[in-house]
Amino acid sequence: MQFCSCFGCGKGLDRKKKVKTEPSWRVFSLKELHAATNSFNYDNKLGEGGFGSVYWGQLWDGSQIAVKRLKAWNSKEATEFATDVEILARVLHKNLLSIRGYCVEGQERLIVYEYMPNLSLVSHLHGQHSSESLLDWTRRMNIAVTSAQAIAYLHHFATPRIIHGDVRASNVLLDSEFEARVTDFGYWKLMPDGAANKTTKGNNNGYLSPECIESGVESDLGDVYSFGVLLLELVTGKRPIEKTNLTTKRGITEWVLPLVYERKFGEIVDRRLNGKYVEEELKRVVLVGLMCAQIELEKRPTMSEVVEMLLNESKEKMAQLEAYPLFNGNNGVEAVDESSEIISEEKHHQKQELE
Ligand SMILES: Nc1ncnc2c1ncn2[C@@H]1O[C@H](COP(=O)(O)OP(=O)(O)OP(=O)(O)O)[C@@H](O)[C@H]1O
Repeated sequence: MQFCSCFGCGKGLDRKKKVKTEPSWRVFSLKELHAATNSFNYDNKLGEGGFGSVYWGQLWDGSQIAVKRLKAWNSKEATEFATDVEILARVLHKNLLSIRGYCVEGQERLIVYEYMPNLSLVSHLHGQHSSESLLDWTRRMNIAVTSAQAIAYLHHFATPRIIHGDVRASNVLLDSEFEARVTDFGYWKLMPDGAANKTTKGNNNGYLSPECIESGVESDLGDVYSFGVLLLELVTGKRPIEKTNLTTKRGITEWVLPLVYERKFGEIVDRRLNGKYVEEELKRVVLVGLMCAQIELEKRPTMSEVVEMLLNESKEKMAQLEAYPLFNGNNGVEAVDESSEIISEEKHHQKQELE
């Protein structure tokens, strides 16, 4: 008897017969997840977000998992939750974090993911790994392209189409090769009514588009805006919003754009790279990031166009990009986000609410 050593090559199969594919996810029991995470031990905790806490775990077969234990899920029915996770689990792309399954028992709602050994982009830019400088230029470029591809897939190719709704550095995880694995997409689907507003839209984290802050409605172009901020954060190493003094804050686009007018790209790039970067690529990422983070949503590119621009190395394309009115002094001055104004307006509203 001979076996086909090439996995998935299809030799020896009757092509007319439909190949029954196993779902890539399964239902876990609470008991199994307790065993995997040492009963959700504090030492296993990887972090905490607006939706719940995430724990590292190991299954009986030795594979590593990350278990998100959701909070405030009482109003989401078990069957509805299971259906939603199953829909999200079917969205497969090499740069999206895979869902391995879920658990619904009593009030517990848990989602089981693949474990990402290099944790999140935010931990490398501003968190526990930031001093190790593991993100060299090649890795940063790769993260820019692979995360763009993942979001473009959600917008243009997934069935159903998915708006991410929370694009930011903590939702870009990194695999063993430091490629992006975008996570937390479509969470609004899993949220009981109103909870999404509390976690993502209640505060301006610097990633939210002006129209989303105003209306609370997420859109694909809102994702594009957030992705633009993320691109700038990736190459500058700065947070989306930074304090300039005790009372004022400044959005990343406001800081970058004047330097672009003067073509001072060397002052924009993250100093931790010690000058080791490819100038043309830096320009491309910065200009694409600013195009995405424009106030006027109809001027923003789609995510497919973003991928194309990031990958296009031609001199003509770069010249076209540089000639864009936004990057030439006064023409574009009002086109990018004036986040500090938004923040002060927000503060004003908050103050009024408190009064
Ligand atoms: N699959 C995973 N592999 C490794 N680490 C993970 C994984 N999922 C999450 N984490 C870690 O857990 C932390 C918390 O994740 P979580 O998604 O709950 O919150 P967040 O993304 O920081 O915030 P929010 O959920 O409000 O957007 C992340 O920053 C990341 O470091």
